[in-house]
Amino acid sequence: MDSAAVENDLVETLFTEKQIQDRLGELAQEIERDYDGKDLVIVGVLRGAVMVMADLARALDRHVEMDWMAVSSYGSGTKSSGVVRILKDLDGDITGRHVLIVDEIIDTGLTLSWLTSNLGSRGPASVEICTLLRKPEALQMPVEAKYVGWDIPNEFVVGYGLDYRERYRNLRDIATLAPHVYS
Ligand SMILES: O=P(O)(O)OC[C@H]1O[C@H](OP(=O)(O)OP(=O)(O)O)[C@H](O)[C@@H]1O
Ligand SMILES: Nc1nc2[nH]cnc2c(=O)[nH]1
Repeated sequence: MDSAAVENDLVETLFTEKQIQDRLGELAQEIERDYDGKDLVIVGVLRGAVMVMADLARALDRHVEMDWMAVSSYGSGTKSSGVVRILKDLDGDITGRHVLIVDEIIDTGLTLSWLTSNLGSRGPASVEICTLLRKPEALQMPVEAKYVGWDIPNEFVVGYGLDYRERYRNLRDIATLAPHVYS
């Protein structure tokens, strides 16, 4: 990646790699406490949640099963399409199990509101959400996230799994994207 070119596309770093790892460590401790003695499966929402799943799972000092779903709601732009489709379903059965959905961002809330009710209909012991970022001003659907890294302003962000047209996902920090990139 041409790092000078990437820097020109970014406005401001919101969270550094270190801040992200520290916050995930705190969330992992809360999760360990809350699920002490319970069977837990964490479900990552592909593709953006790959980084947060990998780092959160390794911050957890306990056994945890990792499963994945892929859903589509954004197409290739910066606006939700309003329709959620399953592109890849879970591999495992979650009946009677404690499920923690892990994602990197709640924006309109459409994806996780839909996913929570979809997984909730499969007879799990519980379904909760862990998200690294949340945009309270953008929320259009009711979504209760039990674990939230940070609330952020209603701006399009990239890095640490978050892409714009499949770029910037591999940035280590999270930053706001310059409007000239997508306007
Ligand atoms: O609250 P919402 O408005 O529904 O937005 C949140 C969703 O958007 C992102 O995924 P995206 O659709 O960009 O797919 P990706 O993870 O493959 O990049 C993110 O991972 C969430 O799942
Ligand atoms: N990259 C990126 N993807 C998103 N999906 C929903 N909100 C966002 C956002 O702010 N940035």
